[in-house]
Amino acid sequence: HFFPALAQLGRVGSWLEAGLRLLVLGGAGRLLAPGGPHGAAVLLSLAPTVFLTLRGYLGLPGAAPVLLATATPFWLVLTHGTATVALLTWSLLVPTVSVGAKKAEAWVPLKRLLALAWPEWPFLICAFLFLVLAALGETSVPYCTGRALDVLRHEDNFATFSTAVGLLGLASASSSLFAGCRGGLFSFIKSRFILRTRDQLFSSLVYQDLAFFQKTTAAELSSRLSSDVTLASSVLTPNINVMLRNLGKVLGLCAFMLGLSPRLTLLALLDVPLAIAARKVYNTRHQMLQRAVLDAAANTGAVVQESISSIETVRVFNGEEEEERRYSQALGKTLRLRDQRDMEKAIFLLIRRALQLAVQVLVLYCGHQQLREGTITAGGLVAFILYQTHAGSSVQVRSGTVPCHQIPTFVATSPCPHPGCSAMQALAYSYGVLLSNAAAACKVFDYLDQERAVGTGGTYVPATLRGHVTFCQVSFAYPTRPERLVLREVTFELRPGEVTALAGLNGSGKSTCAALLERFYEPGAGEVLLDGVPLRDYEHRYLHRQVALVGQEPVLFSGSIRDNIAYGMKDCEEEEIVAAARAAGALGFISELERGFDTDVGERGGQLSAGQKQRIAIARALVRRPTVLILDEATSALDGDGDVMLQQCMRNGGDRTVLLITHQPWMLEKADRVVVLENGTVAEMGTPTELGTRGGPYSRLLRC
Ligand SMILES: Nc1ncnc2c1ncn2[C@@H]1O[C@H](COP(=O)(O)OP(=O)(O)OP(=O)(O)O)[C@@H](O)[C@H]1O
Repeated sequence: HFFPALAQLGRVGSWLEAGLRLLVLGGAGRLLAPGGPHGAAVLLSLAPTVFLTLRGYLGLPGAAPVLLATATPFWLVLTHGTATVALLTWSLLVPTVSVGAKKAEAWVPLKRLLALAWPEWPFLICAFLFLVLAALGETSVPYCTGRALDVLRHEDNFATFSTAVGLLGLASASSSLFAGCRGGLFSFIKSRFILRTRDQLFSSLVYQDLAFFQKTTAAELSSRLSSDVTLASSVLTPNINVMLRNLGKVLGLCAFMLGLSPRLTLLALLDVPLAIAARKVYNTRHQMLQRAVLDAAANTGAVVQESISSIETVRVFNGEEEEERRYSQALGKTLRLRDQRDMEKAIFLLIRRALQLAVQVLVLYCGHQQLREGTITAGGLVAFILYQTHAGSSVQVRSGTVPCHQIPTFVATSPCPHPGCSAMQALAYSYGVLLSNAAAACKVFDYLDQERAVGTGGTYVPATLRGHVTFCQVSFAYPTRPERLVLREVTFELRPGEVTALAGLNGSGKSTCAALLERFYEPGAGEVLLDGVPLRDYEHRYLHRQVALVGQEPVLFSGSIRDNIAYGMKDCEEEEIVAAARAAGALGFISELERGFDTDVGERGGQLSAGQKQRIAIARALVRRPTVLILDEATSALDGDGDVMLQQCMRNGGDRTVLLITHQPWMLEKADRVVVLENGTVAEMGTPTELGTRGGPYSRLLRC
C-alpha cells in the first residue's frame, strides 16, 4: 500500500520517492565504491524527478507517471536518459587539469587560490554580501517595471502607481550603490592578494637550489612573478566576482521568470546545455593555448634579456643578426599562438550567437501564443522580455564593455562581455574562464611547491668553530647532467691556519669542490665535513657566515661600495667595513674616489674595473670574519700586492682556513699545501716544494 499512498501525494510524493532513492543509492555507492563520485548518486536520484516536475510545468500533452516505482519501462528509459545527460553535463563542468606532474580536478588549483586569498576573509565576506544585495536589486528592476505597467493599465489609483514607481527607483538605486561597493572591495582585495602572492613567490624563489636557477631563466621567473601572479589574482576578481554576480543574476532571473511563465522560462533556457557542451570543447583548447602563449611570451622575454645583458659579447662576435633572428622567431611563435587562440574564440562566439538567436525567436513566438491564450498579462510579458533582455545584456568590465575577442591575452581573464551574451552563457563562460585561469595560474603553485634537494633544516650552531674541512670520498654529478660524474671519490682536508691550494686543468672540478663546500649542491656520495660534522647539519645562516666564497666573476649589486661590502650584514660597523677594505687592498682606490665608500658601483658593479670589483668582493667576504675562506680565482685580476692580500686574508687570529683556487704558479707557491685534481679525482697532494721535486702532475701543471 506504500506506493499508491505516496502517489496520492502528487508532486510531493514524487519528491519523497526521490529522497528515498537518494538514501538507497547514496548508501550503496558509499559501500561499493567508498572513494567514488558521490555526485552520480545525487544526479541519478534527483534528475528523473526534476525532469518529471519540469514536464508537468510545461503542461506537455500525455499523462506522465507520478512515481518512478510504478512507471512503465518507456518512462524509466526516458527519465534515466535525462539523468545520463545530466551526468555528462556534470562531467563536462568539472574538467581535469594537470597540477604540476599530477592530474587533478580543476577545483584543486581553485581551492589553493582561495586558500591564498583567505587572509582577506573579512573583506571577502563584505564583498560577497554587497554582491548578493546588488544582484537582488538588479534582478527585481524588470519585475517592478512590469508591475508598474500593469498598474498603469488597470488602475487609476495614483498612490498604488507611486508605490510601484518608488519600488522601482529603490531597486535601481540600491543595486547601483551595492554594485559600487562590491567592485571597490574586490579591487582592494585583488591588490593585496597580488602583493602578498608576489612576496611569497619571491621568498620561495630566493631559497631555491642553484640547480633550479640553471634550469629556469631569470626572464621566465620574472614573467611568472608578474603575469602569472596577475593571472592568478584575476581568478579572484574579476573571475569569481563575475561568476558569483552571474550566478546571483541567473538565480534571480530564473526565480522571477519561472514566476511569470514556467513554459517560456524553460524555452529561454533551451540553449544552455548546448552552450555548455560547446564551452567545454572551447575551454579545453583555450586552456592549452593560454599556457602555450604564456610560455612563448616568457621565452620571448628571455631572448630579450639574454641579448641585452650580453650586448658586449653580441657586438664583439657580430651577433646582431643572429639575435634579431632569435627574437623574430620567438615573437613569431607567440603571434601564431595568439592568432590561433583568437580564431578559435571567434568560431566559438559565432556558434554561441547562432544558438542564442534561435532561442530568442522561439520565445517570442510562444510568448505571443500565451498572450492570445490569456495565460500571461501584457505587463507580465513585458517583464519577461525585459528579463530576457536583461539576461542577454553584456556584463560590464571596469572601464565599459569590451568585446571578449578584444581582451588582451594576459588578461583573458575577464568575463565574457560580448554583447548579446546571456546571463546563463556568461555564467558558463565565467565558470570556464575561472577554471582555465586557475589552471593557468598553476605555474605559481609549481614554484611555491618546488622542493629543495639541498635542505636548510640544519640546526647545529657550535659556539666555536675550528674550520677543519674534510672531503670524504666525495662523488658528484651536476643535476643538469646527472650521467656525468664531475668528482669521483675525492678525499682531502683543509686545515685551520693553512692555505690549501686546489690546482688542476680547466674543468678538473676545482670550482665544484668550492660549490660543495658552500652547500650549493649536495654530494651524490661521500660527505663534506666541517669540524667532523656534515655540512647539512649546520644551521643555514651560521654556515654561510662561517664559510665565505669569493668567486671567479664576483657580482656586485647596484648601490654604494659600503652597501656592497656590508651586504647581508645588518649590524656591520663602519670600522669593520674600512678594516675589510684595507685587508683586501681596496682602501687605496676607494679613498681616491670623490665620494669614497658612498660611490655608486653601477649595475652589477659596471662602473668599476675587474680588479677593483675583485677587491670589493674580497672585502665583502672578509668583513664577515669567516672561519673558512674560499678564493676561487678571486685574485686573477689583482696586481702585484696579491701576496700581501693573501696574508691579510689568512689573518683571523692566525687560524683561518683558506681554500685557494688558482692557475697562477706564484700563488700556488705561497700555499701551505697543494691538492692537484685531474678529471675529478685527486692526482697528488703535498707541500709545493715536495710536489715540485716529484716531477708528477703538479710539475706538469706548472710547465703548462
Ligand atoms: N652548472 C653546471 N652544470 C653542469 N656541469 C657543470 C656545471 N658547472 C661545471 N660543470 C662541469 O663540471 C666540470 C668541472 O667544472 P669546474 O667548474 O669544477 O672546473 P674547474 O676545475 O673549476 O675549471 P676552471 O679551471 O676552468 O675554473 C666541467 O666539466 C664542467 O663542464
